Parts: sequence; C-alpha cells; structure tokens
Amino acid sequence: MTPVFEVERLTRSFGGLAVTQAVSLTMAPGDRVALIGPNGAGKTTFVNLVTGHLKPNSGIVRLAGEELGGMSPMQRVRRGLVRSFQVTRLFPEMTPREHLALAILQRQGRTGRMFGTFWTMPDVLKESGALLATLGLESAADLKVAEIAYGQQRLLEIAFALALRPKVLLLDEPAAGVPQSETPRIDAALAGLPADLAVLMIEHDMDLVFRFARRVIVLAAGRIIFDGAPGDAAKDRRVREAYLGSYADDRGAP
Ligand SMILES: Nc1ncnc2c1ncn2[C@@H]1O[C@H](COP(=O)(O)OP(=O)(O)OP(=O)(O)O)[C@@H](O)[C@H]1O
Repeated sequence: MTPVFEVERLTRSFGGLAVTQAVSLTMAPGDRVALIGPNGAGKTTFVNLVTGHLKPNSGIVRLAGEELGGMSPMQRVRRGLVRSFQVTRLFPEMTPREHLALAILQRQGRTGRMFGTFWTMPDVLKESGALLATLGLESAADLKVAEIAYGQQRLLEIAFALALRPKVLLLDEPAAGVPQSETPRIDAALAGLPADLAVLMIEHDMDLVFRFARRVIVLAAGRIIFDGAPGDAAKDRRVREAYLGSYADDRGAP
C-alpha cells in the first residue's frame, strides 16, 4: 500500500547530544504502530520534529507524498498530521460538545465568530454527536470539562484530534494518569478509531501497547533498534536489553 507517512533519516542533536539519529519509518493507512523505548530515548523529540515544533538538522518528513519541511505545525495539522490535543490545553469551562464544535469549525475554516451559533448548524451538531458517540462521551457531552473524569478528558483529546480529520494521528501516552478502572474506555476508543487512519502511539503501558499495536518500533538512544511485530519485539535480545526485559519475562517469553 502507498505510504501515507514517510520519515527519512531524521536527525537532530542538542549540543553534543545526538537525540534523533537517522530515524526512518513509513506508515500505511490503517497502521497501528506503537513507538516505545526507555526514558530519554528520544520519542518526544521525534514527535516534535515531525509535527514541526522542532527543526531537524537533516532528514525528510512526507505526508501523503508531500514534503512537510519548512511548514509550521498548523500547516501540518491542516494537511492531516495531527497530534492528540493535551488535557492541559482543554478549556475547563467549556463542554466536550463545544470543544468538538470548535475543532470542526476550525477545520472547515469557519470563523471563530460563528462558534456562538453552532447550535443552529445541523452538520456541526451531527458530526460532533457522532464523535462523542465514537469515544463513549455522550453522558459527559454537556458538562464542563473541569467536571468530567480525567479519563474522559483524555478521550476528549482524541475526539478533538479526530474532529480535525487526520490522515496520521500521533497519540502521546493516551493512558498516562488514567486510573486502571477507566482504561477499558481508552481501549474501546482506540479500537473504534477510523480503520483507514494511520496511528502512531507513544506509550509506556506495555499491556496497552500489546493490546493496541500491530507493529512496534523501539527507539533507544535516538536510534530505531527494532521495527516489527509486537510478539517478535518481546523476544528480541536487543529490545529486551534496552527496554522490555522485565515485561517479556513476566509474560513468559523465551
Ligand atoms: N530542548 C532540549 N535541549 C537539550 N536536550 C534535550 C532537549 N529536549 C530533549 N533533550 C534530551 O534529549 C533526550 C531525549 O529526550 P526525549 O524527551 O525526546 O525522550 P523520550 O523518549 O520522550 O523520554 P520520556 O519517555 O521520558 O518522555 C534526553 O536526553 C533529553 O534530555
């Protein structure tokens, strides 16, 4: 399948520290990939480089065949490279439905002035309602964000990103800080993502990674040391040494 996302030899140093070293990967529509690695491996830096929040020293990023180098983060979002919004950037006084209306209007290029009247726009109401249903957020739809559970706030981050109609979705630790009792909701939300969307998830929760990912990429000290099936990652000697050792042992891998 033609790749929707291509990264070629992306490289970035901070002073003498080579944090991203010739990282290359491709993703096809529908891919479900987890990017894992120990603390300081360079995962966040990699995401910041592809979203345009950091400039690489060298390397190429393409979305649907178009080179993104030189584009601002917002230009990349408009083209379909979307990172999940952070809880810290949600508006505590606004409701989930209002957040989604805002994202839909933004995507459509309608002005902020129209936001106050979104209740009269059947298309916006229909689409925001469908997203709330997809993420299991109907019961929280009209409560203030400050009043809803943290796990629901994390789901709203994902809904907000989906409202921007991404081709590639970058999910930054979707389960971090979410109580165990609420993780089934995150699982359900991830299972319900559009089938043709390419998803790259950074996550430290290995149980979630193994439930979600059909492919795992392991970063260690700025380099990809493994790119393949999750079951093979658990058996790979270098991956076990760098990161997964205790987890794989717990799961009884050879
Ligand atoms: N702006 C910066 N200036 C200098 N060093 C930086 C900068 N950003 C990151 N680093 C260094 O780059 C390395 C990789 O950091 P990064 O946050 O990308 O790792 P990570 O894999 O996301 O880690 P974690 O899992 O802890 O979030 C670390 O050694 C970090 O200290």
